[in-house]
Amino acid sequence: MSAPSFAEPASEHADERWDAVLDGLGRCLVCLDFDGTLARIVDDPSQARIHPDGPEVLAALGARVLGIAIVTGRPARDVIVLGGLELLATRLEDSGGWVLVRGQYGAERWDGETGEVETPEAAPGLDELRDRLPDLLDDADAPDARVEDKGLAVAVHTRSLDDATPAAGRLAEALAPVAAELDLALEPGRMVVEVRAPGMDKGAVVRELVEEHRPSAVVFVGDDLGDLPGFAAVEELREDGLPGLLVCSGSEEQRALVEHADLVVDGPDGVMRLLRALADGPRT
Ligand SMILES: O=P(O)(O)OC[C@H]1O[C@H](O[C@H]2O[C@H](CO)[C@@H](O)[C@H](O)[C@H]2O)[C@H](O)[C@@H](O)[C@@H]1O
Repeated sequence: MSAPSFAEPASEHADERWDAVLDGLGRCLVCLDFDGTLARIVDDPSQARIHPDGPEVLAALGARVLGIAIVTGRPARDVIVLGGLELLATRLEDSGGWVLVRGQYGAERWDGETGEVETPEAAPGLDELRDRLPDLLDDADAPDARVEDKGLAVAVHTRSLDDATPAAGRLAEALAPVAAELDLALEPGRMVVEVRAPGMDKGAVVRELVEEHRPSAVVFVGDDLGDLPGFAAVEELREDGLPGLLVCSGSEEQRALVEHADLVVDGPDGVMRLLRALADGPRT
């Protein structure tokens, strides 16, 4: 078989990696980013929703694979609501499938079985960052940037500003030294700069999940810089012999994942087609 024709191959190994995933589909771990991957990008983060096809596609896929992990920069609770994941978990009960969330770049955990979110303590430096934020936004000439306080992180969004891209650059410059001073990490993304606790990323999540669930293959789908550690983890696992498929949810805004991807699809619409193709794959 070969990878579906609507997905643009970005690696010479795309077809063989697609086949390897299909061969081991029943024990495949599927790791999915949320914004820009399962949900279309919108100006106001609170208005993002899972793609209209998402609930059906994830229910079909979840019944065919080992499990689905939503690995996101969002707080776990937000993604559970925006993604309709409690309902998905219930739908998967009969088929023996499961869905879990690792929120805030892996710091938070939720699984559909317990329904509980585990959240660690926030990094101590965040309170001081919050106090200094209005001045920092002024310094970056972005006083109207949208602030999303996620408890464990503060994200500053520029998408609705007239100079969204340069403003994000100015904000990154203004926030970087303060983050370093407060022992916090800077996490740049699509028209957003976040400040959060260091020490966890999507790559660590992938490695933990593989250690815990022992899949026979892993798929990672993402669209933004925060997904690069997840891609790198799959590349390392492949070197250790675990089949892996990397899919970029393509956009004009962020091309950094393309050079690491096996397949590039057309944003969340393309992701839905690809996940549907996996769910419809041959039954072995
Ligand atoms: O890891 P993800 O699931 O992709 O989350 C990353 C960040 O996504 C959100 O911001 C992005 O989506 C917004 C809604 O479409 C958009 O307005 C913004 O420009 C994007 O950067 C979210 O608001 C952040 O908290 C996530 O960390």
